[in-house]
Amino acid sequence: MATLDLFSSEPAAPDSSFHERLLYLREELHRLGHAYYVLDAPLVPDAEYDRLFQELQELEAAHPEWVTPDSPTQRVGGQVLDAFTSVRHAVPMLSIRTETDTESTGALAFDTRVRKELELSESDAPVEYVAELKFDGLAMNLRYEQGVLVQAATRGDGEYGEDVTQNIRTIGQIPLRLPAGVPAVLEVRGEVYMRRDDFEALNERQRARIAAGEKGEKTFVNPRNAAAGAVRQLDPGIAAQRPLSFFAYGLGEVTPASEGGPVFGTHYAMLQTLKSWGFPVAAQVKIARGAPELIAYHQRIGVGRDSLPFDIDGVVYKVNSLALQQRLGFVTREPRWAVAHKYPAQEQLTTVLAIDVQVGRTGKLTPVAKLAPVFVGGVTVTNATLHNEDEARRKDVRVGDTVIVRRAGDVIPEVVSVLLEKRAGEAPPFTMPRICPVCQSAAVREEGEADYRCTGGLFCSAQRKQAILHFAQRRAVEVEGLGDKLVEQLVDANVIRNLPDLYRLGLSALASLDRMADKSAQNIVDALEKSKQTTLPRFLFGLGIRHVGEATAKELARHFGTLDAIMDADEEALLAVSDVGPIVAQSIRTFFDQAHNREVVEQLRACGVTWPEGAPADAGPKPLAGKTLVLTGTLPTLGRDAAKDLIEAAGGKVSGSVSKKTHYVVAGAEAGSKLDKANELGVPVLDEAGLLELLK
Ligand SMILES: NC(=O)c1ccc[n+]([C@@H]2O[C@H](COP(=O)([O-])OP(=O)(O)OC[C@H]3O[C@@H](n4cnc5c(N)ncnc54)[C@H](O)[C@@H]3O)[C@@H](O)[C@H]2O)c1
Ligand SMILES: [Zn+2]
Repeated sequence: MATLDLFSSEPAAPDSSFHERLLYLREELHRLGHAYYVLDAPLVPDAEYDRLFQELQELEAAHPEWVTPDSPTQRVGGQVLDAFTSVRHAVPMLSIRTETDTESTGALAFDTRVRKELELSESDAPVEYVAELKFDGLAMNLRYEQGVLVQAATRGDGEYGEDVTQNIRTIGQIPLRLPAGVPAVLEVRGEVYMRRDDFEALNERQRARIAAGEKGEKTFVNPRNAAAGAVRQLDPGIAAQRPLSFFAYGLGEVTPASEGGPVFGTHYAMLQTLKSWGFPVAAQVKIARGAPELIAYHQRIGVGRDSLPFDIDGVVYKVNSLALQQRLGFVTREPRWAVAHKYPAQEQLTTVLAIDVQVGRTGKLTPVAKLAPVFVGGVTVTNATLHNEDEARRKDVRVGDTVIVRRAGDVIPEVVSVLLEKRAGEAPPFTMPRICPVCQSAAVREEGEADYRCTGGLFCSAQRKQAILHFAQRRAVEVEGLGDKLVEQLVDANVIRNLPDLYRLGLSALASLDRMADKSAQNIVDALEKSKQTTLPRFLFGLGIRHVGEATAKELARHFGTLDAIMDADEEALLAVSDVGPIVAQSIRTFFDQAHNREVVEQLRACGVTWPEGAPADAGPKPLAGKTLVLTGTLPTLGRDAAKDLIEAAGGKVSGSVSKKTHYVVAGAEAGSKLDKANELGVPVLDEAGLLELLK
């Protein structure tokens, strides 16, 4: 096969080469589709794939005589892996037509097509649609017979999917048994996906495994890919460790009304019913009338996209009336009554201009790729993290490389992978410097750690800057207006050498800085004054003790009541705090064992930083310390809240879903799927008496 350059726009081809281009595109889309759908290992970002796909669609539209049934434009991507049993879908699982433009025309074009198909005139009322999120995961068909989950299958090629029931059973959000009264046969369709926080945590664990030398481990390029890999995992034990979630959005085969099945008038009513049967349905589902309301929905969801806990790549519009859906019907691979309206891609290609090493608050050295500016996830990105030496080496990112950059949500942009076939230069592999690039102190990587750290401590101006910014941030003591530019100036000019110096800043010192107006200087002085009245959790978090995040700081404050009690607690006493394990306890101890840290605390207090101190939380026995319990069903005497309070007072945690990490499930009358799950995973099940016994 000719090695054509995919990513440069070539000059317009002469007529005769259109067909050649078309053949090439088909071949290439086939290759990329195989990597994506079959191997769960995409070779290029979706945006690149979509671009080629669209080019092929356009060529085929201009030359309908060239369209063949095996063209990627005519088929649903995907194929059944030999390792799985193949399942024939009773109702085919289709794709959805995509509108990629970010303007309003996507919704308008769809509405116009629908109205035309339905032969509506301008005087007719607007068409009623349902607008939904387009989750970036993989489609799943869940088959229930007599209310029991009997099979879960992937979309595959739309006609045949893969039987992945074992793996799907490990997803807590998918009911294994439905309430009485559901149709005898019920296929629910929806998306299996991985939340962003679950994805980050999974990759964090994978990185630690790789750093610890475990063979065959890898990180995942994005949540969709991680979810697909988990679902199509041959070992259900491993699948169970990959936290997946689910949203329902449709139906497959259902007992027909003539045999006692349900009658739904609208898609919306159907979704509400699925919800009442225990399926997760996204809260963002909305009825929208006509194109203007679709456009408004697209814009509104687009604005909030980053703050969703999971990835979406667009929204989906569906005609609400099921009778109208029937009338509209299907074209080859997609229904006419639905369309996907996409958002700017969260992965793009760009080139690496340089690799810098940045120094963080705790001295951590992070390699950062400097990129040719690229518009990704709705912003222009010029830096992307490479995490650490092992990651940078494993991905083998080099200056001059073409790379896939990902930016999703508030997560810092990262380099996902290198397109090796595009490497031209002779740049050497990246190596981590053995000295801190800022203060020239030795940088060391401790046994079992993934990161190099600068040993310069507060002599290192990079660490000083980060420590001050951390202390001053909104979630810590909050010094409004003290941003990174100003801190940089103050530290570089040696006006501030430690945290207490902040509170010794005079108006004149501030006003003498470059580009600082008197008014702004006064604002900073006021903000510093205001920040002195704080709370113990904020202060504790602001100190920047390794492993002490906001939640841990809150727990410590609640447990001990005063800072002095925390500073004097030994490791054993610290371990009694829920959320505090040996590593955290040791880190807190080490921090307060250093005289200079205590000195900083004393000086901050002397400067007037204060907070209300409380009494320590009840220090009674904690029989459930470190244990996670799940409550289900109705207990004979204890209410749900009362049971929860008792468990928490005994040091235990109450969780909403059963997993391998659950220590006990407390089950009362009418316990549902959580009880099944406990039995399946072998989690001990208690009744109320058993719980009370544990609490003694
Ligand atoms: N990177 C690559 O190399 C590569 C290769 C092949 C395909 N792809 C990507 O795969 C996608 C195209 O594949 P496709 O045909 O599966 O289409 P699609 O994934 O864009 O759309 C159809 C799918 O949307 C999902 N979906 C999410 N929310 C939904 C909702 N609310 N209602 C209904 N369905 C919903 C379903 O899983 C359904 O199967 C594109 O995004 C393309 O970029 C990428
Ligand atoms: Zn340093």
